[in-house]
Amino acid sequence: MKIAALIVAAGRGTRAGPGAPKQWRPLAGRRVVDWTLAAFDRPDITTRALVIHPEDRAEAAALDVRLIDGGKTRSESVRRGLEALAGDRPDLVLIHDVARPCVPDAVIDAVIDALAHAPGAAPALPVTDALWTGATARVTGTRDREGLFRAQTPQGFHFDAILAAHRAHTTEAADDVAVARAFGLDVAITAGAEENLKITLPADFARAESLLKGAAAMRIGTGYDVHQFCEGDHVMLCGVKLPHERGLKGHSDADVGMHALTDAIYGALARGDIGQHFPPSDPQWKGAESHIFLRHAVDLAKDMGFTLGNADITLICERPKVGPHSERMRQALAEIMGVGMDQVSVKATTSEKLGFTGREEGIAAQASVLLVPA
Ligand SMILES: Nc1ccn([C@@H]2O[C@H](COP(=O)(O)OP(=O)(O)OP(=O)(O)O)[C@@H](O)[C@H]2O)c(=O)n1
Ligand SMILES: C[C@](O)(CO)[C@H](O)COP(=O)(O)O
Repeated sequence: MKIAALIVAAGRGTRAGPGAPKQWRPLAGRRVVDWTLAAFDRPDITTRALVIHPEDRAEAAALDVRLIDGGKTRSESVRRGLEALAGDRPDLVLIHDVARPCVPDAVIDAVIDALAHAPGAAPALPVTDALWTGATARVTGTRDREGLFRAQTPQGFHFDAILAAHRAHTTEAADDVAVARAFGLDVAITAGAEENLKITLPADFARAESLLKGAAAMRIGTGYDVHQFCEGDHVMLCGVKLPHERGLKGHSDADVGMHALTDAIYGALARGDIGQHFPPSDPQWKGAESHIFLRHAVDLAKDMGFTLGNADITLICERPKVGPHSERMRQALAEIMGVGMDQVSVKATTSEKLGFTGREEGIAAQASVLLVPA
């Protein structure tokens, strides 16, 4: 099965305000066009073709895709793109606006799947707001929203059918679904997505940027720590003091769970580990309470523009039993980090009496965290 992605990018983006046409403008560290082409860089898509304005050849020169000159209208650009693809005729073609750089994989998947049962398929969202007519900033009437959809792209078609439809269509059309329907083709509606917005007005750049950065800017980290048992009458675990017949040995209060969590945050930030920030050789940290370390990691995350998404800590020991205290531990950690308890999980496991934790020589802890843009 040969599937071509035909990205139309020959528009001038007049509504997007002054500057270069919107497809060549920067967005979250790349250009709009680069994000859009990347969305169609998938193993099931065999050809990616970009329809450009003849004046934009320099901007497009370094792109590793087929380039085709567009026309004066969107329809003309699409038709030129289809004619260019006809030489190496694909089975299906997905026609997409370059101005929709945040298109999710699931939207593309749904269109391809629907083409198994219909000659055309396109994503859309049902209209959920009330609809009015208006003139000179006054409401002049209302319209029934029932059965109305907001059209998106990619609009997918059996290649021969849409090529014939475009060849037969001589006037401008809102989109390829209009061209297909005018030719008598049946078009299935598939699930669209709010994030599949079209950059049209200047403010749309910021919306697209935050969507793209949101996904790209999440960071995960893992932490692992071990402390050996020693003489003592309690242990500190995740900020909670538990009476026990032994203590945990360490330069600080040896809160192994909090150390693993702190290291997971440093790890997510790629900012070393707890030993680098609080060297055991430094006497000022002798006996220190571990919330100082955790708070430092959380503040560093904040300085770097991140906040905790969630954290998951596992304590590995035969004893003391952690289960009855895990809620207090979640609460203590959430308070130190300034987040909700539902963002923090503390659980425990034994090692079935195997290894050093099984022999009760010490306690191990591991933690995973997700940091998200603040
Ligand atoms: N002659 C044209 C006109 C539009 N398009 C493409 O069709 C899509 C339609 O989106 P739209 O927001 O209308 O783009 P522009 O025409 O660039 O924007 P504007 O109407 O604001 O000038 C865009 O990917 C645009 O590049 C095209 O390939 N050829
Ligand atoms: C094809 C389209 O993206 C469907 O929503 C849209 O019709 C093209 O852009 P325009 O703003 O209508 O010109």
